[in-house]
Amino acid sequence: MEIFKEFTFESAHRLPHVPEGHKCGRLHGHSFQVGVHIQGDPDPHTGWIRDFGDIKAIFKPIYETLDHNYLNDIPGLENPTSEILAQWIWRELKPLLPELCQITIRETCTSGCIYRGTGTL
Ligand SMILES: Nc1nc2c(c(=O)[nH]1)N=C([C@H](O)[C@H](O)COP(=O)(O)OP(=O)(O)OP(=O)(O)O)CN2
Ligand SMILES: [Zn+2]
Repeated sequence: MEIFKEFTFESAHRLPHVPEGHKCGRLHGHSFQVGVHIQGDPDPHTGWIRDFGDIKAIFKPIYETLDHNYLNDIPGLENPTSEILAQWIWRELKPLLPELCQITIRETCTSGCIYRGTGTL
């Protein structure tokens, strides 16, 4: 079984490697939405895989690093595409939350990324 907790943070970014004139090369911002998914079996007594509150507490330092910040200034996010952001969050979170099985990023209402821990940065 899988459960998830969703977070929204506001950040600015620009994509430094887009072609000349591409709109995403300019400084702009998003209300990024992140989904943190974990997998496991519900505990027979509590009935849950893990308290949603635990996920929130574990994600908090990462949230605070990202929220109301310029993503390009964060080490590892110099080129903050959705794909790189998803992998960065995975790398930060997986050691703290071993049951992590998926990160979803929504950059806009129509664009996003799903990462399940394969591939490399
Ligand atoms: N594969 C990726 N493509 C793009 C990324 C990305 O991270 N990965 N990022 C951007 C920009 O950051 C942009 O802000 C979002 O792109 P886009 O979906 O084109 O935004 P729009 O608001 O124009 O969406 P529409 O629904 O088409 O109006 C670009 N590409
Ligand atoms: Zn953008």
